Amino acid sequence: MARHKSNAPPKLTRQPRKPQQSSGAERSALYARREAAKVLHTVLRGDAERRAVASIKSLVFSPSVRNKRGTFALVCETLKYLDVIKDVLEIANVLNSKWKRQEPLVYIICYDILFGKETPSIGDAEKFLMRRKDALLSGLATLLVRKKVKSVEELLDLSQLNGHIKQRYVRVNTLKMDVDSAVKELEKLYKVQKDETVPDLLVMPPGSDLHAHPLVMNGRIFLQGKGSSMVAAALQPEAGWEVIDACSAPGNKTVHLASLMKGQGKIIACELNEERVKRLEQTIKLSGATNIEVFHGDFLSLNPTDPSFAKVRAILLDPSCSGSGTITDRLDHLLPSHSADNTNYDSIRLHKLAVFQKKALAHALSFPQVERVVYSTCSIHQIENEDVVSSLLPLASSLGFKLATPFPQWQRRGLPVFAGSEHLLRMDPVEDKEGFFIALFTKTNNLDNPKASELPEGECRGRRKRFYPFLWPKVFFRAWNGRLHGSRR
Ligand SMILES: C[S@@+](CC[C@H](N)C(=O)[O-])C[C@H]1O[C@@H](n2cnc3c(N)ncnc32)[C@H](O)[C@@H]1O
Repeated sequence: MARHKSNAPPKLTRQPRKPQQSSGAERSALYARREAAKVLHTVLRGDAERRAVASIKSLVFSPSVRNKRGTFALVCETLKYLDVIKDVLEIANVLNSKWKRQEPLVYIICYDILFGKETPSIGDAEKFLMRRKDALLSGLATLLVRKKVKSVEELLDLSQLNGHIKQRYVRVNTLKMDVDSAVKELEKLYKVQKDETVPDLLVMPPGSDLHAHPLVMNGRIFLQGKGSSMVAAALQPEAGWEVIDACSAPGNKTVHLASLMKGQGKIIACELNEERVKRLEQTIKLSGATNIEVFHGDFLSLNPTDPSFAKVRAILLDPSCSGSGTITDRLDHLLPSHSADNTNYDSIRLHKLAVFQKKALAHALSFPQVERVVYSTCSIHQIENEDVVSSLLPLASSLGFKLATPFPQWQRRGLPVFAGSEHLLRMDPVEDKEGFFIALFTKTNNLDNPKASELPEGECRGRRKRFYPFLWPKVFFRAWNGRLHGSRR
């Protein structure tokens, strides 16, 4: 049967609204919109200025946000519809200069009015926009006609978002619970498998939501991705060792180290950013680890020859990086700049990050008694990964380090850009659903660690220089540092 075609804008019907909710529910919805607007303001501003800001998740899960679940959903949904909301506001032309200055809040409320389940009824901005609801709905209808689509869903490329669904991972905090007991407990809710690479990691089906699970709340398990969980495991610290976690907040890998070290020995967790030190301390408290000392300061300011570091045998270096391997986790693909051409911005930022990463790795290698250094990023960029490692090979070699092969059974290795890159470990954002990079340096010069000598040798072997603890670090590091920056300091 032929359908009657009309050129009139499609009539938009909304589900009948629920009768007025209790004032308590209204108020909490109002707060949720304000909290969501704050988060949205931060991420949109960072995105517009091409500046690295905390991810949506970490902003929402900061202690100041009360309704975390509601705020997270509201921010994500608003971002998903953001282009549509902006177009509707432009067509409807309802904003005066006062509300134009509060765009993130306006976007959130417009999301609720146009696509949400509740009708906002209290709050000045809400009342302003509700009085213009018809103009907004008619703007949406006009947009559908202009874009030649029948529904809002057609406007959104939802298939792109759905493609990112991936398995969930939880790491068992063996300081508080054994792996089998965790499996038994979690199996009450979901199908659980033990990860084949990391012994204390469990794999859960996509969509498993354990944020509020008692095991998470009391630190028996940590919601930690596979790449992140492979780093401390690659370092293989032994119980009783002294270890530095150079760039440690929020502390997931720090407490993983503690768990692998059975709570024995000492971990120095170094963190530059004051706010993030608080997150680190919360993570440590939650884990129950008692062998972690927090150092609030610059890792580069630690003097490797200071006697207090004389027993440090391993360093975990997970420095700030572009995070390009986790954009779907961070939900950065929802941000306006994701599709924009930001090549120039990326290359400047990546270069700056790489400069720090090289400095930090050179510094880590310069601690006299250290025999294992793991370097990791959640980046997919060669400049932050293979290039950092290859630029440090001469220094590493001169100090007696070689590249070892973390998780030899893992298929995806480093990009073949230098001889020895097969020792590096990569995770692929498509195949493994996250981009990650791990390099492991080992040496066997000093203490009694038979394990390290068994590791396959990398290509950075060189003539071992003699080691003069009181002379070389400053002199050598300064010279190296100068080369790194093409300047003398
Ligand atoms: C990628 S994050 C580390 C994540 C952490 N390893 C974890 O798994 O939870 C990098 C951290 O290094 C910190 N950082 C950056 N520069 C630093 C420096 N010079 N010294 C110490 N920490 C630094 C950042 O503030 C940030 O918290």
